[in-house]
Order: sequence, then C-alpha cells, then structure tokens
Amino acid sequence: MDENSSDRTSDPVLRQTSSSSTNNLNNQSENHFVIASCRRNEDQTTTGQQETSEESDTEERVLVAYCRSGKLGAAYCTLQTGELFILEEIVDRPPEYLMFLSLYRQVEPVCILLDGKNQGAFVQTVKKTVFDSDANDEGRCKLVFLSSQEYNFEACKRRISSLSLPTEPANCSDDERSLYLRTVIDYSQTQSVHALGALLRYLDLNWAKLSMDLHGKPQFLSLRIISLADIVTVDEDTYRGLQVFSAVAHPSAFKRGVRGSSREGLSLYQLFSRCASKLGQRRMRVLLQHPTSDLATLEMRQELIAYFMKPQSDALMRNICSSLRYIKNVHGILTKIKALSAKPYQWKSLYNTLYNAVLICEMCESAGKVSKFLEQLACFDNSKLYEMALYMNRIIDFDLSKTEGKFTVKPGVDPELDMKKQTMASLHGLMSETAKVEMERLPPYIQECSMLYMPHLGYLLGVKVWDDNLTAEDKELPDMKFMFQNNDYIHYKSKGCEELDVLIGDTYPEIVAHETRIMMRLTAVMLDHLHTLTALVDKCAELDCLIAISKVSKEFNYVRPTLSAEKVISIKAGRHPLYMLTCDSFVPNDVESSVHAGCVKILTGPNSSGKSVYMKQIGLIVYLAHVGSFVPAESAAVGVLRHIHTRIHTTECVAAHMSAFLIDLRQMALALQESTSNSLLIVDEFGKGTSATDGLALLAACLNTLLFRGDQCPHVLLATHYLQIKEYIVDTPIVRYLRFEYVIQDGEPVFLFRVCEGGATSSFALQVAAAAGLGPATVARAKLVMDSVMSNSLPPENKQITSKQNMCIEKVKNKLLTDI
Ligand SMILES: Nc1ncnc2c1ncn2[C@@H]1O[C@H](COP(=O)(O)OP(=O)(O)OP(=O)(O)O)[C@@H](O)[C@H]1O
Repeated sequence: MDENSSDRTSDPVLRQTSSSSTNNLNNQSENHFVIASCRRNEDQTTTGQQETSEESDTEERVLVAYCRSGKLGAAYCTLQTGELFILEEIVDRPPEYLMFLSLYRQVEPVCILLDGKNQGAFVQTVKKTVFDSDANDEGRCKLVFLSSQEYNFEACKRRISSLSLPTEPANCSDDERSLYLRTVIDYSQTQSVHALGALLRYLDLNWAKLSMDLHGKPQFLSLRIISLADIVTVDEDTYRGLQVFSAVAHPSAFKRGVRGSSREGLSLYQLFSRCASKLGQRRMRVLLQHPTSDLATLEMRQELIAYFMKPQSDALMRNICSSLRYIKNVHGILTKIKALSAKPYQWKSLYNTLYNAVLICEMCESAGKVSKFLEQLACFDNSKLYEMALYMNRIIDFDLSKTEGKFTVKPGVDPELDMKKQTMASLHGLMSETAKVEMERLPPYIQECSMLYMPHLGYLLGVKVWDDNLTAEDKELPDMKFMFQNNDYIHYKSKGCEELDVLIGDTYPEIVAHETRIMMRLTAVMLDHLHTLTALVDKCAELDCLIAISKVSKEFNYVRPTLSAEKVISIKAGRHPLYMLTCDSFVPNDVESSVHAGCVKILTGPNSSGKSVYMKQIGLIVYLAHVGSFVPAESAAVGVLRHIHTRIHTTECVAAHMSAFLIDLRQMALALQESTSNSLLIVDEFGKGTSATDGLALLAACLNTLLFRGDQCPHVLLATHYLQIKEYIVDTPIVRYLRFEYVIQDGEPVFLFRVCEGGATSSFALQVAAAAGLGPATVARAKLVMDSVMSNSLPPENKQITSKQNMCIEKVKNKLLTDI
C-alpha cells in the first residue's frame, strides 16, 4: 500500500469501478422503485445520524471479582466480541482493596458478579466503589449476586475445560482441548478459576438477555491473561487530588449521574487529549489508570516518545496520525456485522480501520530500528488483515452501498449476480414503457400513474387519487385489480404488471438475497481473524496515546526521566504540568529525596507560598514517569515505586457516611498501612479538621510511625502549619525541613515560591486574608485576638459588636412593649 496516499479512505480501483454502476442503479430508482427509493432516503437519514454516533459504541463488559484469603481473582468478558480475560491472581487487602479498584477503573464493567454468600468487607468495598463512581458519572454498573454453588471449584474447572476457543488446535478432542487450556490457565490460581468458572456459567444462562441473540450461545473469541502485578497503585483520591482526572458534573441536577453528561475539567487527561482517534483518547484513560513499575515497558514508551519529539520524525508522525484518524472501535462494528445488521458506513469503517492499520504497520517499517514499539508494529503479522482489506475492497461497492443503504457487491465478483443486475438495469426502460401503455388504457380523468415494485406483491401500478371521498366502487377500474390505497396513491395489479412479474420476477429481492449470501461469507472470513485485528487496533490506539504524549512533551519542553530500581527522587527545576499553563511566571523548584538526602521532607511556610503546588508537582512528575511519559523539569531521576498515596483532597461524600476529618484519617490510615520503602506519600495539612493540639498530636504520631521504619521509610512530602512539629517527632537525618522564601515589602510579605532549607517562622495568615478580601475591620479584630492568645490574656471588648448587640436588644424591647 502506498504510504503517501492522500486519500486513505478508498483506493483508486474502487472509485473507478463504482461510478458506472452507481449511475445505472440510481437511474432505476429515480422513477419506479418508489418504495425502494423512499426507503433509501429514510435509510440515508438514519445512516447520517448513526455515522455521527458510531464512535459512541462502547464495549460492555461483565466482570466477576472473587476475593478470598486476601487474594483477588477476576475474569471478565467483552460481550460484543466474546473476548475473555482472566486476571493473574493477586494479593489484595481490606479495607481499600486497591487492586480491585484499579481493575474496576480499567475494565469499566456494566455488571459485576459477586458471591451471594460472601457479604464481607470486599463486597462492601465493591458496593461503595460502584455507588461512588455512579455519583461521579463514571457510568452505571449493576451488581449481581450469584449463588455460591456457581463458584464450586470442580464445577468451575469443568466449565473451563470444555471452553472452545478459535485459537485451540484444529479438530482437537476433549482431552486435547483440556490440555491446550492448561497451557493458558494456571489452575493453581484458585480464585481466578472460581471467577472464570462463575462467569462462564452466568454467560451461558443469560446469553440471550445479554446479547439480544435469542437462540445463540456464547461464542468466545479469545482468552487472555491480564496482570496487575506491575501496577503502581494510585487511589481514587490521589487521582483527583493530583488532577490526573477531573470530571466536572453537569450543572443540571437532572443530568447528574447520566452516563456521558460530565466533562473533563483542567487535568492531565485533558492536557494529553491530543489523540488522533477517539479510540486513542479512550485508551489514554486506561494508560493513565495503569501507571506501571515495569522498567522495560516504560523504557519502550520513552524511546518512542523521544523519537517522535525529533524534528526529522515529523513527516512520519503526520502520516501515522492521518491514518490513525480512521482507526475505529471495531468491537461495536463487528457486533453489528456478526448480527448481519451492519450499515454500509460500518463496513466502510471496518475497511478503513483494516486498511489504515496495515498501512501504519508498513509505515513503521522505515523507523522500526529506532524504537522497539515501532519494531513491534512493523513485525506485526498482518498478512491476514491485508488479505481481508483486499477482499473487502474487491467485493464491496462502498459508494453504491452508501447510496443504496445496503451492502452492495461490485461488478465482476459474481457473474450470476451481474446478470441479475443487468436485468435490473434494463428494467428502467421497460417499466416506463409499461407505464405509458397503462396510461392509455386508464379512464381520461386519471392524469398520473407510476409503476413500482414491492417485495412479495411484485409490480404494481400506482394511480394518484383523482377525487375526494372516493367510495370502494369508485376505486374499481376496468381490467385492473384493486390492491390497496396508500396516502394519495391507489395501487392496482394491471395486465402490464402481471407481464412484468413473469418477465422479470423478483429480480430485486434476488439481488438482495445474493448479496446477503456474499456478505455472510465475507463476515465469516472477518470473524476468523478478529483476534488479530483487535490486537493490532489496540496497539495502534496505544501508539496514538504515545504520539499525543510526545506532542505535549515537545510543546512544553519535557525531559526524559532516568528510571532506576534505586530509592531516589531527584528533580531539577521541576514544574507543575498544569499550573505552568495558567501561570505566566511559574517558579521551578528542585527536590532531592533518597536515604542520603533524606526521604522525609517537612514543608512549612506562609499561607499561599506554594507548598501544595510544590508537592503536587513532585507527585505528578513521579506519576508521569511511571506512565512512560517525559516530565516537566530540567532533569529528573526517579526510582520505580509501587504506590503513590496522597492526603490532599477531601471529598465529603454522602455515600461514604464520613465527615471530612474522618475521610482525612481514612486516607492517612491507608497510606500508613499500604506504604513501603517504595512508596511516595504526599500529606497536605493533615489534622486541620480537629483542634490544633489534637491535630498536632495525630500528625506527630503518624510521622513517627513512618520514621521508626528507618531506611524502609517511604518518600514523604508533608506540608503543615504546625510549626512546632519538630519538637514532637524523632530526631533523625532522614527528615529535612524545607520552607518557602518571601521578602517583606512595605510591611507585607511577597512570596517568591522558591523552596529552601529550614523551617518557617510565620504563616502570614492575616496578610493573606486581607489580600483575599476579608474586611479590614475583621482582619484588625483577628490581629487583636491573636495577640491576646499569644500573651495568654483575654481579648479587649469589641465595641463595634457590643453596640450592635445593644441596638438589637433595644429593638426587641420596644416591640414587646408595643405588642403589650
Ligand atoms: N512555583 C510557583 N510559581 C508561581 N506561582 C506559584 C507557584 N507555586 C504556587 N504559586 C501560586 O501560589 C498560589 C498558592 O499556592 P499553594 O496553594 O501551593 O499555597 P500553599 O502554601 O499550599 O497555601 P496554604 O498553606 O494556604 O494551603 C497558587 O494558586 C499559585 O497561583
């Protein structure tokens, strides 16, 4: 295929051959196939509507999550394609079940199946997760509780052993199939076996309801193992706190909670929304939800991003992007094709996807050597897909299919079909002649008639109603058999119509039936190689995401972070990827966190001096490094982590039945419990939700818990206004104190947003409050109260308030007197 082809949607052969036949059938339909043409127009309207909504076709997935003895097993199925996935069993702990949360976010199921007997902490977490995400408009998900019998291990094993997959050896016996499945599934991972077995049972019993296929049985396309072993766990609050995602709910209360009604606010996801395809954009969500500690994957992504940031790869990037635009979500299209209800535009979309996916593989050949990712695409075995594209191109007349609103075959594919079409082409003249002859035979008061074809009724003469209030008797015409009236036309079977029935018969429906048979054969070929196609489409979607990241990295001068297995976070001149977009003079800052440089940083400083932004920027840089992205800094070295926890964002949630303070505590408890030496912990003003002494005590206790771990203490960034914290925690070299610089100008602090060593001495809360618009009288009073607290005395009487109070008392007195 030609790499530089400007028109990637169709090839020249298709355009030349289709034009003549288009004219033929268009002429036919113009006059006589009234019903056919009416239907065609209607079809075209709906086609237009669907074409725009085609991309909204999303996959629906049913997930089984089974957690026992601290291990999570899971399996899910994409209903549209019949792809099965089984999770490699993984340790998951209460109360948060972070692995389940990561899985839930990536799978986005429409239904979760749970063990009806098990109502423990796991089920509560699942319920809460589903409830919370519904509230956040992530989509509706149904919970179904199955009887525990469905999870019986032996029964599950039996169901799995009899699973038939297209990838199994041809004509294999039951024993051979069972042996083949043993190479795919590890039966010692009992929780995953329970999950897959229960899923198969559920699908078997409910397939008609789930797939709308009343008589069908589930057919599975593939079984793939997925793993969360490499995932860097990031909890939901951290995603929100760091603004990786930021869904803004629809302002209308009616629309809240409706799938798709929220939009993305300022977030990393929004920043990276530069994919060429919608599919890529969706894949970006999954990519961001799966930060990985797998160095090989990260380096492969970095390599690709680095390549596309070079000016000499601009041309290739442009070409790839223009092909990526045509890569569509084949899952939705293939469901329609499987059900034989695909519209012409869906066939065209599938062809474009195939054609452009193969083209991308070819384009990657030239650059394969410079990047492993491109090499994988260049070496992708796409010969079958290439053949599929060729078949489609040779068989389907896309232009005519669009006009006709149905699958239409090109001339030259099937001689028998061509003959039928030629008969149809000659029909135009024949029908006009017949109509003229019939006009002569009709009574003179009839001015207009037309011939039309209707399936099952054959050829009919349509006569325009010649008078109002015609009786049944009036409608009887000589030598004509009255058939029916439809709006302004009365339909008759005339002699001429009968002659046409004999002469041409049901040519039109025969053509349709013939073309449908060809379509079914083509569909069977497509479905045989569906697995290869979905794998390539997924790879293209990932390529789209990485190109989008490279565009952002290039535009904002991101650098490639050095990744290692060491415990280190070293960032020079780091910037906040979102604040730097909105702030003209963003001040970059460094951080050095390691066993030698101290891995616990306690930040103090005036209000609004930049503590939160600094901590979030480090969190985001570290997070970006684990997605494989470049980072906004002059240089960065990041040792791979297993967890990123934050205590930044407090969302009071009705569903959680927790106060803001309780949520803070829950986040902190989770961080203490889950964190290891390979974790990053960001804590912003913990303890502010209660009294100052209680807050300080809690903060010191939590910090000490971490510090007692010595070298195993995680990377900690902690901002606090408890300036005396130093006195209450262990004195150890792993703790370093940082503050934010400011200068005093005209008695007011001017913040420089520069971090330096040492502890702060004041919060300048009153100056910040005045700058934020709190009235001068209120600020002045606050100062008096503050001075009194400092000197351990009572504040002076507030004359303003007292006089107001006296006025109120007088008013009430007067009212009482008049009432009496
Ligand atoms: N590095 C920076 N360069 C430029 N402006 C900054 C920088 N960091 C922060 N700012 C500005 O300062 C504002 C306040 O920053 P931030 O919220 O981090 O302060 P803070 O010290 O956490 O305040 P508080 O203690 O009251 O929560 C930000 O909204 C931003 O406009």
